[in-house]
Amino acid sequence: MDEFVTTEMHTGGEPLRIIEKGYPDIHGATILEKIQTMKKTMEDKRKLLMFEPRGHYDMYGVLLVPPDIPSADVGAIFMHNQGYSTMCGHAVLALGRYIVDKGIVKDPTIPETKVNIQCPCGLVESYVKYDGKKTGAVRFFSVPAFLFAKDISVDVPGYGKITVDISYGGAFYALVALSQYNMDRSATIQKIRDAAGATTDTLKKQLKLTHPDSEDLAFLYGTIVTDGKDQYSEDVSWNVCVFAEREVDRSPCGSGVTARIAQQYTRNLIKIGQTRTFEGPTSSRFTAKPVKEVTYGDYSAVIVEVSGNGYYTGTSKFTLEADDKIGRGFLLN
Ligand SMILES: O=C(O)[C@H]1NCC[C@@H]1O
Repeated sequence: MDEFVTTEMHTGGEPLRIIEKGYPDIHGATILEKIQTMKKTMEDKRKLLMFEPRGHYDMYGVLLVPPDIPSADVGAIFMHNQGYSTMCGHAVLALGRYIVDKGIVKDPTIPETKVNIQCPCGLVESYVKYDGKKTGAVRFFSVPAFLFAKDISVDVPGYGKITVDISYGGAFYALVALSQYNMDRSATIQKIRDAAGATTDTLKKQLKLTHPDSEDLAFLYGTIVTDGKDQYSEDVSWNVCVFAEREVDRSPCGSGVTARIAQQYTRNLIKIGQTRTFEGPTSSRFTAKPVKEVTYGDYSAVIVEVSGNGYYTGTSKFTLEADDKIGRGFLLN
């Protein structure tokens, strides 16, 4: 196995391992085809970098690949404890800085530099604060986000009947108020992880999702447990996103707050231009606002602008010895 070199960042506490060396060129004409190639032939590399002893249960990573949309500066393939995701807002908030700092975008402009990142769900336009020396906060415009279904009743084993909305913010999420599980903010992360995970598992068995562009984008990525404060106000709204194989997002979740704004906009709870602040389990915050109504397939959708900060935490070089069986990646949960 090759040597792997990474730059490590986090956004609101959520890790982002940016893989710079160790993967070959990925076969596929589109990002979604490249993901299929990785699923078939490169799972060992994902496990090596995401799982223990080099990662952990809640690890998150990204591989930059050549984009297939001409206006994109880079393509991004996101990975986690279960596989590959269609969108990652926290990664875009960190990657914006990384792409400018690495000189991948030539001639950066002050006070903001535009970076176009092709995500599996589509092109995400981001703007990186730049003062000529240092990069800072990043904002991005989501792909069209829409409320897929509302008030779905589901009987979750161990939790009873609850009502959920399904919303798309580059990935599909079930949105559930914490009170539906008879919990309040004193609930432990483990309890929230279990309840949200059981909800995702149950819904996956019962619900057929469709996406206007591709079947590869039509799957339930996770459940976001919220404080139920969906009506616009200047108050902070709290949520925890549990995605993939019950992985807990430390940040407020960029695609998740996009999905929440799409839900709120479609339910007439927020207007174009109104900004909300969302807080994740580490108390880190993103802001998000609906900026433009658009039509997307059969959906009335909205473009959402999300803002936040990513930070560098270091660089890593990883190796694997030929006779190391355990070191290929494992998870203890
Ligand atoms: O911010 C986000 O959108 C991502 N964070 C982890 C789960 C999502 O992909």
